Amino acid sequence: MSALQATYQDKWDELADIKDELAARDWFPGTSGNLSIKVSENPLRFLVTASGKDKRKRTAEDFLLVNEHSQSIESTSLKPSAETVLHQRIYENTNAGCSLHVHTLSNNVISELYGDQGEITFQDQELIKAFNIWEENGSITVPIVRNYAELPRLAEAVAEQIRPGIYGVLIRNHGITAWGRNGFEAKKHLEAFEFLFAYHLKLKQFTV
Ligand SMILES: CSC[C@@H](O)[C@@H](O)C(=O)COP(=O)(O)O
Ligand SMILES: [Zn+2]
Repeated sequence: MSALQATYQDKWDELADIKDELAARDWFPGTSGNLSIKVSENPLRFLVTASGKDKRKRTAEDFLLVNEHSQSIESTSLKPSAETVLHQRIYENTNAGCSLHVHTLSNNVISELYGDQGEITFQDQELIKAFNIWEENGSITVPIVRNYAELPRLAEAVAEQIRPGIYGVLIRNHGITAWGRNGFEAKKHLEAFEFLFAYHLKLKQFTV
């Protein structure tokens, strides 16, 4: 292990554990999804998943360290996730310490059903307390952006939606990127969003 690697081993292990838990939920179909965790703030350094891997597998080549331009800063043949720039923009625009991107059936269907509206809001749901919302009439909104093929443009579209009270952005027919101050909170937010999406779709089956 290099001296540099020793400085981020704890973060590596934390992200690897989160990856295993999301994999157990089957949230990485077809090698989709990417995860990152912040290692330092100034200058920005974060670990991000290597591109194109089967994220269900736990290996020594799962993550690499990138800089504030989403470029690898270690000598490696691994490529950072194609969507690293989205993680970069989230770290630039929020107090996030961890950012998680997954493609699920529920988040894709919700993004298509409400894509023209540009957002979906949930209210009267106990689980919005996962976002630290405790008022009786509190609500949580998830913006929905177009799935721009050009990744810097997509990252810009996501960044444009970031404001206080936003903890995740849906990309239409693609997936969700959710974040939190640390790995625990990012996973809590992602799980809560996915529960709300699945609940909404289930309820729709029983109502006209
Ligand atoms: C294999 S489809 C998914 C990709 O196009 C992409 O959206 C994705 O989430 C994973 O890309 P990756 O480069 O492995 O991080
Ligand atoms: Zn994706």
